[in-house]
Amino acid sequence: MTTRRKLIAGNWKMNGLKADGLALARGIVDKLKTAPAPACDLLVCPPTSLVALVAEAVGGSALAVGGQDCHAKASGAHTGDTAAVALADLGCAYVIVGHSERRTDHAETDAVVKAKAEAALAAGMIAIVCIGETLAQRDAGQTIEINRSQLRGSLPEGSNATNTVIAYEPVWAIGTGRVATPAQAQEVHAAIRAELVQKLGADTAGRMRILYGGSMKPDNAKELLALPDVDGGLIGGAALKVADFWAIAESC
Ligand SMILES: O=C(CO)COP(=O)(O)O
Repeated sequence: MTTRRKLIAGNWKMNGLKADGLALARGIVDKLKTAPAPACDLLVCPPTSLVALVAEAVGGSALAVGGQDCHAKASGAHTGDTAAVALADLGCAYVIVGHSERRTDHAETDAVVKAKAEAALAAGMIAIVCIGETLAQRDAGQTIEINRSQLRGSLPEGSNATNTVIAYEPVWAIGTGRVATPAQAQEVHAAIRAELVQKLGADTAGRMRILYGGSMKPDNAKELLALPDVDGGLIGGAALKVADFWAIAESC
């Protein structure tokens, strides 16, 4: 019997202007007020430009707000970057670090991701640490080793089941409509948990949440969320529609 409460997290990526962000946040808050509560925690991660607005709109509700990235340093000469403590100050409880789009677009290494996750923890937030293999790596039979090694390199010092969430996002499934099969997802999630046992011990590993991300939609969520080591979802495209996001939450 697992005691892990599932987390359904929307990663809005670089989408939306003020009106879109407000409508989406208010739409989810309305659902929380009017529909039976889903059996999971709910989180939205708007682009940095909308974090303050969304945090204000969800204030007092059960919908948490997170950032999509933070800098490893607490402050200083880093033009265009956002400090973890600044996100926390706006009302963020979580921050995503090491998303594959940042690893690719900004050449973020495991060491950078680890430092960012440590900054998130220092700011009192929960770090959502993303890992995942490319299609070429999967085809080469390297899936498990790549995920193990990214996890080892990216996990922050001081990590525990309360301050850290892992997100397994196979790069080939992100934004492609090509979702991992339940067997593929469970295999990697179980390997991630086994690696967490090595690093953090069985008790912490047994309580740490591991999310699946990559083309999770209302029509495939139930099957994925029922897997023994899948503790929620990190959702891109489907998180931009209230009805889809809510339907996924209801699948928990
Ligand atoms: O990258 C993702 C979430 O972080 C997944 O995106 P999609 O759900 O659009 O595939």
